[in-house]
Amino acid sequence: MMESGSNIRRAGPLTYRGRAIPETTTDQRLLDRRGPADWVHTDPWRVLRIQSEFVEGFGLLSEVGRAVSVFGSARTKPDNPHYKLGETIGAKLAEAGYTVITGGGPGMMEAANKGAQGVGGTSIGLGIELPFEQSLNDYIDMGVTFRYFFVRKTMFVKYSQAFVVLPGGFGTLDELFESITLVQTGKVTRFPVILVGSRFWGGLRDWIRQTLLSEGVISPDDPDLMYLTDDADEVVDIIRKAHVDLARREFEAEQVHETAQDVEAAERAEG
Ligand SMILES: CC(C)=CCNc1ncnc2c1ncn2[C@@H]1O[C@H](COP(=O)(O)O)[C@@H](O)[C@H]1O
Repeated sequence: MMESGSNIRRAGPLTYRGRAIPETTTDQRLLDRRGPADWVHTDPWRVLRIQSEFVEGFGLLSEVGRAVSVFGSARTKPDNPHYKLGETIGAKLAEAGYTVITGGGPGMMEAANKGAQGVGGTSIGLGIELPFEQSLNDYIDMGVTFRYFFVRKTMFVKYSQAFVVLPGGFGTLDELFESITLVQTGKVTRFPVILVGSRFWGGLRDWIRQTLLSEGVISPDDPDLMYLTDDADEVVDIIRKAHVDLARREFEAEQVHETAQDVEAAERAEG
């Protein structure tokens, strides 16, 4: 079980206790910095530390197989029906052979990790150093705690093939819109983004259609970049289907490529 309590702070691999706990977090020190930017020149080690976070993350995750990232509120309590739904989705994803990756915190993250671990699946937590005490939840088989949000976000995108977004607040919205932007701009081509909870997300979806679309700030196809469901089985079905479609497209693209190569070779042989 992970250590916890208000008297401890973990910062990446470092642990601070009692009076040694710094007043600010590493992300705050980077993002809140005002005044001269001389640290850029005097603290080049900070760049190395960022690099080392990538190395740690790649090291932990590179051998993970098919995976799905599950996002959602850190504040949801176990007696909330959303928590149970998160647990069920974690379990069904694991049963379908997907590793479940979450932000490693409490609430909906814990629910998905718990569900996955409960059926013998692989449960991963990518934690983040926060100003208040924070430790990975108890249902994680493998975890890493990041100092920098942006490094951590890269890991979610690089090592999962679908995003499931359960009800949540600003952090969840940030993750949702980052993933949608990556899909919209073609930076990632391989994964579906699935919102779970039509009562919770319905208003957002309507606003996207009624305001964003009618104002012309998104394309007509963009609202369809997100799926919306209340059903755990449907979540798994959408992901499976998307991956089958993708595999088919990749296979067809390879066939076209091979055919083109054969034609070129035949033309060369004919002189
Ligand atoms: C008790 C409490 C608030 C702890 C916060 N502890 C957290 N631990 C790990 N990831 C987090 C945490 N808070 C926010 N996140 C990230 O932001 C999302 C949740 O933010 P929110 O609660 O919806 O806005 C999660 O998917 C997660 O990736």
